[in-house]
Amino acid sequence: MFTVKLSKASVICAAVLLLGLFVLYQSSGISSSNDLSAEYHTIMSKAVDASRRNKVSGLAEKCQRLPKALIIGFNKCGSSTLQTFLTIHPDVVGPFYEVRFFNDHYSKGLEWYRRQMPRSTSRQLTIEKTPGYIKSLEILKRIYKFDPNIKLIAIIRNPVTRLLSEHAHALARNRTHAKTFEEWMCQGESFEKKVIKNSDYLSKIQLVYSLFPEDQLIIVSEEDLEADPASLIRQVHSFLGLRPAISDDVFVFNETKGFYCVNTTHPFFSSLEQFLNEDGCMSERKGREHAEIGQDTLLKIVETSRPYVEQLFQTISMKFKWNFY
Ligand SMILES: Nc1ncnc2c1ncn2[C@@H]1O[C@H](COP(=O)(O)OS(=O)(=O)O)[C@@H](OP(=O)(O)O)[C@H]1O
Repeated sequence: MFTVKLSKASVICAAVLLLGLFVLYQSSGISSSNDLSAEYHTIMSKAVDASRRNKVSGLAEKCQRLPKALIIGFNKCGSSTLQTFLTIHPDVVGPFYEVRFFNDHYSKGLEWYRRQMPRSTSRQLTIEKTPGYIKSLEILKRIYKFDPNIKLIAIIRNPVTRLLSEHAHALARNRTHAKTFEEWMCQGESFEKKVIKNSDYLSKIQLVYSLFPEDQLIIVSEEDLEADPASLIRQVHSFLGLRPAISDDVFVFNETKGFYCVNTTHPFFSSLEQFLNEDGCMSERKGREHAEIGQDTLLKIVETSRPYVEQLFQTISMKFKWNFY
């Protein structure tokens, strides 16, 4: 009895199904099962073609990806300009602000970090910059845990100009009431301490070397970025394993600003337009006027910082074009 009941149910189901197929057949205008299968094959082959095309050109769907390179230091050394100029390359993207994940927002988790990143294709590289990352071993250990193969970039600067830049920054932010640079140098901490804090790049670089292989860190200078951005950016792109893409005409020297800016007539400019001023230059907060500095103060800074600078050049086997050293 049971089998009879079941077969009745099957017959009803089959009839409903057939009716449905008939309605579909009528409304679709498909005249035969051969046509149906032909259409199916056309759709499928289009999808396969599209996916092949995406693979070949790297244009897979854009999504937010975690960084594969970090600018980890140093403050007031041109890190913002470096980050901005690096992203001129069509294969590089990055947020234009300091995300501060590994120092300030670590507890928010990796998913939060990923969501701070711009969308990119699978062939693009995401770079994030937070100059405070190099400041402690604890922060660097978090980076190592995140990705022991991550590429690291540090930009350093002549300690004298770095101090002048710090001072200009403090004035602009109303963080000091000191009347002169000399007065500011003795504010909050001793003159010596301030000089050492701004010239001892080596102790921080050694923190990096204690975790990562030396060839995973590139050290460049603000002076080279300022004097010839195209060459420096090409050097960093090559370190990152990117194809050469930056010709000299991407940058033009802006007499009013006194710095190289992005050439607004260059096709690459459009991708950066919203992050630069109309003239292709960095914001007014970058490239501030520096205070006059007395001869005695200058000598004192240079003498206090010299051992740190010499030790640095010796250890990294590089010498940057720094006045007074
Ligand atoms: N092309 C170009 N345009 C503008 N500014 C340039 C450029 N190249 C290097 N610089 C120097 O960058 C200095 C600011 O450094 P940072 O961006 O690292 O500062 S910050 O720590 O993020 O506040 C900033 O320091 P100040 O001159 O003291 O403002 C600039 O000298």
